[in-house]
Amino acid sequence: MSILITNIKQLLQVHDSNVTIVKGEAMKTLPVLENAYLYVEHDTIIEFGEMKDCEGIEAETVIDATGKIVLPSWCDSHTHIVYAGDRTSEFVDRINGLTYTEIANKGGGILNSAKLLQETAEEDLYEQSMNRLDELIKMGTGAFEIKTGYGLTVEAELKMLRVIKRIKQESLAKITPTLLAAHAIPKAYRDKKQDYIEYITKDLIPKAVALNIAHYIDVFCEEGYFDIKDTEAILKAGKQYKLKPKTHVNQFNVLGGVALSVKYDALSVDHLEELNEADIEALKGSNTIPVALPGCSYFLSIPYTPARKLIDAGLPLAIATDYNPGSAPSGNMNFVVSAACVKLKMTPEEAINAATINGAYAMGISNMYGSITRGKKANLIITKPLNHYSQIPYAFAHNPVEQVIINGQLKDIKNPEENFRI
Ligand SMILES: N=CN[C@@H](CCC(=O)O)C(=O)O
Ligand SMILES: [Zn+2]
Repeated sequence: MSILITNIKQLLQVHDSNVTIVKGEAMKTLPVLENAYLYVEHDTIIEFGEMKDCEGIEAETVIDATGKIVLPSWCDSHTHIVYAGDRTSEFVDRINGLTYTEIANKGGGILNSAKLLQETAEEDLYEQSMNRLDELIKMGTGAFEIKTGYGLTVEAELKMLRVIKRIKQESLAKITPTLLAAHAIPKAYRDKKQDYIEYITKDLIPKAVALNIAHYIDVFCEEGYFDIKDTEAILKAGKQYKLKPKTHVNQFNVLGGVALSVKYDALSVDHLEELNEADIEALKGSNTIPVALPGCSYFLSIPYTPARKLIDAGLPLAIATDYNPGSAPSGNMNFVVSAACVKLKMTPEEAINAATINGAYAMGISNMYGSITRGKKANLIITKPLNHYSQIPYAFAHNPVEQVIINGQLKDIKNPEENFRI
C-alpha cells in the first residue's frame, strides 16, 4: 500500500533528522514546507519535499491536497477513555453551585465512576471505550495514552487493563497504557488509607505487572486523595517493577508532587494548574515533561496551567485532553490546541508542537510518532481547505479535519461506514 499526497499547501512539523522533544524558545518554531508532497508506504513516512521534486513518484493512491494542510496526527498523552456511563448529574450539580471537591467528598466523583465500572461487563466497557476512541480518531488523534484508575479493586483494575490491551490490539491508533494505581480512596478504606496503600503496593501492582500491559504508573497526588508520603510509597513500589511514573500533580494544591515525580524520573507531570517556583526549578535539567490539560480547567472553571512560565523558563510543554467523565468529558484535541492559544497564551506554533511531538514524548513514543520525519509512522491529518495553520486554533470548536491517515491507512471520516479497527 502506498499513498502520495500532492500540492500540500503547508506540511507541518517537518524534520529531516529525528526530533523527540522541543523545549522553551524552540517551541516557537514549527518547521513548515509550503507547496509540498508526502509519500507513505505501508505504515511509514518514506519521503517528502517540495512539489517541484515530486516528479516520477508513483503510488497506488494519490491525494490532491490543494489548499489543505497536512500535519502529524495529534498525540493525546493523558486520557481516561476507558470508563463506564457518564457523570451528567454531577455536571448539573456543579452548575447549581457544588464544587468538584464537594461532590467528591459526598462520595461522588471518581468513586461514582468506579462503582459503575465495577458493575459493567468487560465486553460492554470495551465497546463503550472503543466507540469513544473511533470518534476521536476522526477528529485527528492518532496516539492515545489510556489510564486505568476507575477500578479501585484489583479485580476491576485488571479488567480495565485487559480492555486497554484489547483496544491496543484492535485499534489502528497507537495506545500507551498506564496503571493509575492510586486514583481515589474507596469508601471501605476511608478510615484506613494505609491498608489501601498496602493493597496497591503488595497486591495490585504485582498482579498488574504480571499482565505485562502497562509500563507507566500514575498516582493522583492531591489533598483528600494521596499525599506525598503515599505517592512516594506507590512510586517506589512501581519502580521495583520498572514502572515509570506519569503523575497527576498540582491540580488543586501544591504538595511537592512535582519534585517527588522528578526524583523518581517521571516521564511526565500532568495538570499543574497550581505551580510555584520550586516546581519549575525541580523540572529544570530533568527528563520530565510538564503536561497541561486545558479542557479540565475549562470544564471545572479552575485556573489554567501557567504555560508561559514553564516555556519561558526553557522547559518543554505538552498539552492533552484528560478525557474522563468527571473533569473533562471531551477528547477533542482540536479544542485543546485552541484553548492552549486562547487561555494558556501559547502561540499556534507552540500549541501544535505541544500537541504533536511533545505529546508523543509524554507517552515515550516520540522516536516513532509526532513529526513528519522519514521512517516515522504515518499517522497524519489532512485538513479541510485552510488559509494558514493558525486557523486550526483560531476557529475554535470547528473541526478542521477532512481525512486522516492512521497507521498508513487512508480514512474518509465523512463516511459513516468507515472503521478504525485492524
Ligand atoms: N484528577 C484526577 N483524575 C481525573 C479526574 C477523574 C474524575 O473526576 O473522574 C483528572 O485528571 O482530572
Ligand atoms: Zn487525568
